Amino acid sequence: MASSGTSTKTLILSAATSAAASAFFLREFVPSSIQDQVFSAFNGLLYRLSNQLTIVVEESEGYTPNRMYKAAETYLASAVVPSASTARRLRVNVSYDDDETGGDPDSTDVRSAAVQITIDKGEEVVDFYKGVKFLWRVAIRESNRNSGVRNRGRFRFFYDHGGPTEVKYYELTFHKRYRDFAIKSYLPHILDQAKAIRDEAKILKLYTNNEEQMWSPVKLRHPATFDAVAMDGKKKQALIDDLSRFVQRKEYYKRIGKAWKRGYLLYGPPGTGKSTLIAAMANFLRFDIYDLELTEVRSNAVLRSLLINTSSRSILVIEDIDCSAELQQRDKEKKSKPKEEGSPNDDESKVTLSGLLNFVDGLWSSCGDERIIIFTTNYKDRLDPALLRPGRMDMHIHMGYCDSAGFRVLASNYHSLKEHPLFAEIDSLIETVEVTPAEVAEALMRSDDVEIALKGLIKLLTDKRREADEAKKKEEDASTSVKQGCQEEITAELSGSE
Ligand SMILES: Nc1ncnc2c1ncn2[C@@H]1O[C@H](COP(=O)(O)OP(=O)(O)OP(=O)(O)O)[C@@H](O)[C@H]1O
Ligand SMILES: [Mg+2]
Repeated sequence: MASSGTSTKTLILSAATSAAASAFFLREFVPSSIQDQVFSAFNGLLYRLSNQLTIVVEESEGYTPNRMYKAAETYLASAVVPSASTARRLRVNVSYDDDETGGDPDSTDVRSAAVQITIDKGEEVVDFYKGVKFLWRVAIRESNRNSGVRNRGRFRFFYDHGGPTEVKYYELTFHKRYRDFAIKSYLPHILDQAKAIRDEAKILKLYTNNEEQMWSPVKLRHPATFDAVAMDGKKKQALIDDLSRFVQRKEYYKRIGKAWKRGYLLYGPPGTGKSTLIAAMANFLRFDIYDLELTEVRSNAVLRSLLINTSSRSILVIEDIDCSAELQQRDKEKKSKPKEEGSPNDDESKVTLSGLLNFVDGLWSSCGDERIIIFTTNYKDRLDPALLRPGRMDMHIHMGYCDSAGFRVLASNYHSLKEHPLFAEIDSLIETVEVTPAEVAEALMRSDDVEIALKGLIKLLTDKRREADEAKKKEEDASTSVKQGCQEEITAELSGSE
């Protein structure tokens, strides 16, 4: 009796102590072929005697992959395993789909984000969430049916070979008292974290419409971030806040029955960072970009098909809409010209900007989530007022000439420079001339030597200042000579009439 009491106590004690010890025991003393069965039986016994609860997360349920399994895999690989000290065997995987090598098997140019470290079969890792301990164990069991789903990149394969197969699963063990907390808080936390990790690691794509009137993608490698964009600080913060609010408002857009989309108009002279800002927005949101060359689109039917074939969580960009004067002209013609009897129906063949916006409203309210549309122009005043009216573009953002705050951002980007004795001279010059951030960036990039680069910029600003002064003087001279001419004419007329 006493001895059975002692053995029960031992088992309870074992259950309460880390299961890592039992895993160690199994690895050392039990043949690997039956380790899983023994571990499960052992766990079952412990479970009955202990205060622990285990949730099983299998790779797939029938033919359907289990999102929770994929999320746990991503979460553990990125957030838990790399810092876990208990696991003794780790697996490493670099996928050809995700790497930066373009599929070249010999390349070693692999981003660290593409390296996935996971725990091996039978290993365990501990994760603490809000002070609660969660133990993860990866396991494999044999299934009688050799069928299921395999994901290969974007493709999903169903297979059914007959005969037994291996089914991967995780066991998540924690104290019984945290049952609700685990289901309602910890598991959703893993789904959210996995999404954020995947978004971060995702290689963005830039799509452009080609001659075949279809989208062709390339990897978007633009490194722009909001930190690196030189623009008014308040405007930048307002834009970041607007984007952050937008992506969190799924329920709001659903409730008000509107398409979950947001429109931005970026305007300003060439070289002020409109395209750079778009790349920064894409990088911030982890959205792909669809760069639509509207003048290449043959008909409204093609436009519709292109728009349908953009994915959710993407940015549709139409650059230089002032250059699409033809498109605006078409808009005006359509409004003014009554249709002639028997004339071909132009509505279906011609693409217009307002037509595009109507499509976008109609299409995106019925399909797809989280769409952003951005128009850029060098001349806002040349745009049809209908395009600018409220509801069409939610935010108008002016990208202007470089000021001293903008210069600081660029100096930090290009030379990691926060302060320098030459800054005072640059500050006083830059506020009095029209210089674009692109021109400043180019001057700063001319030399790796900070002194030479800054002096080059001072020369550029001084030249611009002189040119502006000369132009002003010429203008003044011209108006003085006109005034003098008028004066002489008046005097001559007066003396003639005397
Ligand atoms: N505001 C800015 N912040 C940081 N870099 C900038 C900025 N503006 C311009 N640059 C630099 O100048 C280059 C050209 O800028 P960008 O193409 O973004 O200008 P743009 O406004 O789109 O010009 P365009 O009207 O001709 O299309 C960028 O690659 C970037 O290096
Ligand atoms: Mg541009």
